[in-house]
Amino acid sequence: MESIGVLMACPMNTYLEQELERRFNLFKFWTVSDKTQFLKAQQNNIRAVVGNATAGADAELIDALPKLEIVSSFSVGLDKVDVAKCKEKGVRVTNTPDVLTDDVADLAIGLMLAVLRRLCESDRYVRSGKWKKGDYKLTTKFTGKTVGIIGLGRIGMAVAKRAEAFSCPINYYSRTEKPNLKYKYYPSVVELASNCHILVVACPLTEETRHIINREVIDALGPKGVLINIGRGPHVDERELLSALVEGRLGGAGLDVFENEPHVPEELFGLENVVLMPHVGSGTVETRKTMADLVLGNLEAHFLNKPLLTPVV
Ligand SMILES: O=CC(=O)O
Repeated sequence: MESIGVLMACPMNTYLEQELERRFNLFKFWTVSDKTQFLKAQQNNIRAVVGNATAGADAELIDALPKLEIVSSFSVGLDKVDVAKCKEKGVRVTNTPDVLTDDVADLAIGLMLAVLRRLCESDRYVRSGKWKKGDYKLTTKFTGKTVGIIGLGRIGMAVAKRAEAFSCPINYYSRTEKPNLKYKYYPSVVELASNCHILVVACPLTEETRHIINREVIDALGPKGVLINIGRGPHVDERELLSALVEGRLGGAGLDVFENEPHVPEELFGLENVVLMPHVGSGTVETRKTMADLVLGNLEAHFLNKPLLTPVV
C-alpha cells in the first residue's frame, strides 16, 4: 500500500502519523504552504483523507480530489466532514465510535465535580498560599443532583450510567423518545433545562443542534444551574453563555470545547465557577492509540476490499 496517497489534514497523533507514513504515501497538509497548487499537483495521487475534530474534508477539498475514495476521521464527531457530499460522490466515511465513549463520559463527570466542588479553584487556593489565611468556602454537593442530558447516544448513555452511580435522577432530550428507558424524556431543551441542575451537551453538531444552548435555555437552567459541554463549541451561543456567567444568571460551566478553538474568550479566565479544558475528552494515551488503530484498520480494510470496521457512509 506504500504507493497509495493519503492526505492527513492536520497534526493529530504521533503514532498515527508514523504508521501512516510507514504504510502509505503520506502527505501532511499542514506543512504545505500553497495548498491550491499542491492539490492540483497531487489530485490524481490522493485516495484517502485522514481528518479529526479540527480539520476534515469539506466540499472544496472533496471536489479538489477526484480520486478520493475514503475519509477516515480520527474522531467520533463528523462535523468537519461533508458527509452528504461524500455520499453523493461515493466516497466512504469512517469515524472512531465506542472506543472513546468511556473517556468522554469520565471527563463529563469530572467536569461536574470540578465545577460543583470547585476542584480547580480550591487547588489554586492551596498553591497560592491563601489557605494559611483561612479555610476555603463551602461548595455544592454533586450526589443526588438532577442531570439533564441532550443527546442520549453512546456518550450520553455512558454519562447517564455514571451519574446514576452518584444517585442523580436522569432526564434527557433527544429528537425522539427512547423506548424502555427509566430516564425522563423532555420534548424540548428549554423544558429539560428547567428540570435539571446540571445540563450536559452530548449530541452531534449538526445544523439543527448549532446554538442548541441559547439564551432561553441558559435562563431556564438558571443561577444555580451548571452547563457541561463535552460536545462541540458551536452547540453553545458563547456570547450568551459569557454574559450569563458574568451577570450571575448561570451558576457555572464545565467546558471541554469552544466556538473558535483554540481561542477561548478571556472573560472566562477570571471566573471561579468555570472549568476550562483544551478539547481533551478522548485525550488519553490508551484511547488515542485505539482510535489510531481504528483509523489505520479502516484504511487497510478499504484498500484490501474488505468490510470497513466502523463505516458511516
Ligand atoms: O471531539 C472528538 C471527537 O469527535 O472524537
